[in-house]
Amino acid sequence: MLALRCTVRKAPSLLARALTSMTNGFQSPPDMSEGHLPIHVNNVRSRLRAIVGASTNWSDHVQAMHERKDLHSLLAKQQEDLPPRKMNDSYIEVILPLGSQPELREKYLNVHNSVRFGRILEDLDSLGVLICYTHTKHEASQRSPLSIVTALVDKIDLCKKVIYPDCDIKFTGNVSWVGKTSMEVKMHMLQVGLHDDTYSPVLDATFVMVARDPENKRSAFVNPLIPEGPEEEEVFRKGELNKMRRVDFSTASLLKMAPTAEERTIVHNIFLNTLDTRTVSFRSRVLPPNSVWMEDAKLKGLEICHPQERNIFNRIFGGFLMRKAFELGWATACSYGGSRPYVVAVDDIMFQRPVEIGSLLLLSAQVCYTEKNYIQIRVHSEVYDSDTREHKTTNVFHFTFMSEREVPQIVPKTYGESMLYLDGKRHFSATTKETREVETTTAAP
Ligand SMILES: CCCCCCCCCC(=O)SCCNC(=O)CCNC(=O)[C@H](O)C(C)(C)COP(=O)(O)OP(=O)(O)OC[C@H]1O[C@@H](n2cnc3c(N)ncnc32)[C@H](O)[C@@H]1OP(=O)(O)O
Repeated sequence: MLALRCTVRKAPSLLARALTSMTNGFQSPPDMSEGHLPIHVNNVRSRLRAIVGASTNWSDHVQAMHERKDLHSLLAKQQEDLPPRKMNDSYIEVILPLGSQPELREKYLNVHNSVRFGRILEDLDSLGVLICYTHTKHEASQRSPLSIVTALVDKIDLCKKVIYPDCDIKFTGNVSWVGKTSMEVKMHMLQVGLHDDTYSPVLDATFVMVARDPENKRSAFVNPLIPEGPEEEEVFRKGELNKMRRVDFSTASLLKMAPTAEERTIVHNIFLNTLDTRTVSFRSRVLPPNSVWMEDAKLKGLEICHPQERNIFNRIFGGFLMRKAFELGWATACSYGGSRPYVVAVDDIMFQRPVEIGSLLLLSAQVCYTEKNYIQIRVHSEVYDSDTREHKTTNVFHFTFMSEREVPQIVPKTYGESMLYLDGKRHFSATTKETREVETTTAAP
């Protein structure tokens, strides 16, 4: 259970608060007099269910979705019809009291006596959605006409050496940028130390959520966001830049465009480095010392998508997909590097299409780039329709791990693998330098 503190008060500055938490630890206790209402994580999910009118029993889900059709009339015809919101309006604090409520620990504990990062991904996803519902709160109705789904995990940067399984954790977050139907959410995770009560930062996360109509069929307008003061204007401007950066990154995708001249040289040098000098042949390839062919560095998994893992819209919960992909990615990094890997960054997890209940979900994790003791992993997930025998991609996940020791170099053999390598290199370079300088974290699955 997480305990959640939800605030509607006017905080002096969200950025200042975030900065304080990132530099000095989150020191100010929640101000109960100004509207902080602590609740538990079970209540986060039950609150989400209440907001959309989701069924608690699978047998009622058709009826529950049917009832949501009536909410169509509450949708705004244009964004301008919705009242603007401030960043403070969606600010939420969540406490995961691992220290004070030992009964919570088992769910979060891994074999290395630290916190399962996959569980944190689930909590961030639920929190991100609740933040967006708080931003778009419909004053006239308890039920929201919006179906808010996770479109993208833009970035998660870890900056903490240790995530303790027995110390309280706090999540904070708010909507940081708004488009017409999409919202960027920034969240922070902090943890108290073993020997003091101050919170210090663990990670920063940026998600993009998209609002859809009550039946989750079409996009729907969300309340505009008005930044207050220069700090919030800067946060908002960064949100705008993030959107442009994502468009640029997608335009330059190796699935659409040829690699740059520099990248072509990298690929050709790898090719030359694998030629058999004894035979004058393009075909004879020899693995260089301390290297692994890319085709030998993958793991696959299968999930049957049971109703238990459904979200409030009766599709598979995005956090569950992330946890499963992360754990397969971690296992791949573990078997590749031969020692315990630590996650240092997650970026660009795109939720391309929803996963239906009952789907067969095929996960495929691949080491696609290595550098010193870093391992870049790509996890591809697709649903398989046994009737039509069709495969459809649902998600692509990118995880950066750091191993305890230097790892062998990954070597692509085919052109397709070379593109995977370059894509992995691009994602690796996109993770911040500061993140990569972090010596170690204990965020394991
Ligand atoms: C009960 C316990 C559980 C409680 C947990 C509750 C949490 C629930 C959260 C979830 O679990 S959601 C499940 C995981 N996510 C999904 O299944 C989403 C799957 N993907 C989709 O359904 C569509 O791809 C998506 C709705 C995200 C986008 O559809 P479209 O590409 O048709 O969208 P469209 O072109 O209409 O664009 C709509 C907006 O989305 C934006 N957008 C679309 N794809 C994006 C992307 N990849 N990154 C950033 N923004 C994106 C786009 O820019 C635009 O923003 P603006 O209107 O503000 O300009």
